Amino acid sequence: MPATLSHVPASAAPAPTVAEFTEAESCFDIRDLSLAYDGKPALEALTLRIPRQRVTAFIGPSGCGKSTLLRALNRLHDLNDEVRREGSILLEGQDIHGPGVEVAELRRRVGMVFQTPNPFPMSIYDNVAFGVRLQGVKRKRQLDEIVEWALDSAALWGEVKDRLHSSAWSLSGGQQQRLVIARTLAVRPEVLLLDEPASALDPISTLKIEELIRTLKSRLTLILVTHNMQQAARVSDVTAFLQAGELIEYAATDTLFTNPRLRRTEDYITGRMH
Ligand SMILES: Nc1ncnc2c1ncn2[C@@H]1O[C@H](COP(=O)(O)OP(=O)(O)OP(=O)(O)O)[C@@H](O)[C@H]1O
Repeated sequence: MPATLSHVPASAAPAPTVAEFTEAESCFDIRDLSLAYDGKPALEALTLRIPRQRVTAFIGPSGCGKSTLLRALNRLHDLNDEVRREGSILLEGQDIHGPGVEVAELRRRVGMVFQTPNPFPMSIYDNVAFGVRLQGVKRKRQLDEIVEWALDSAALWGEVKDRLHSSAWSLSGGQQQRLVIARTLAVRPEVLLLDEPASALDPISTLKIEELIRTLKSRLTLILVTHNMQQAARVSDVTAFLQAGELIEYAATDTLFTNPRLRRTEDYITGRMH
């Protein structure tokens, strides 16, 4: 990351979103999305397309709306009566708030991993099998195959294959987070939303999660909220910089970190603004 980027203008013309993807390349198409909590705006008319089978990072100062945007993508705000939304979110061309959409199915397609690992109070095996059983899979051999596949996909199989029936809580924090990822993968999502998935983990576990994110993009779309600029630069292909609920700059990660268009972006990524 360069120390100074003095060529960056203090302000620039509007239309900051320069990462442009066609509908065919996009998984999510977010159109004019505004969201307010109890009348207080948290997102202001965001329009962006999120590319399929890439890692997109949402970065920005605390309170800028990163998690709010992430949660909107699988309708986690539905239970909050104080949330008001305008605009639309299309997933593979279909409005996620459309009449025919079942929220449970949307959340299967768009899985979510939170900051603190949250394995269920049951065995490693049962954690991974949980959602698959809910889908009606009962045959032991089929469940065994899915559990192995999901744990392997989450780079955890080798560490737990001899203790599948131990409590999930006997795992380290980093292992628990990979277990939660395995549990999410088991139901074959198309998108994985990751809300600061490594911020509670030690550096080695963090690197494992980052490596996993890079591996998984060959088969699904990943969207990552992170406060860690190095992490965003290491793992993401595209980065959206938000400030006070607005999308300020959206570009290929290499471009955004080495040649941002706006001084505000530069100030944030170089640590001059928190
Ligand atoms: N459940 C809620 N009820 C009311 N206001 C909320 C709620 N969740 C978030 N907010 C407000 O919405 C704004 C955006 O919050 P959000 O958590 O999305 O930001 P963020 O960028 O993810 O922050 P951080 O990096 O600190 O996690 C903030 O002003 C926050 O106080």
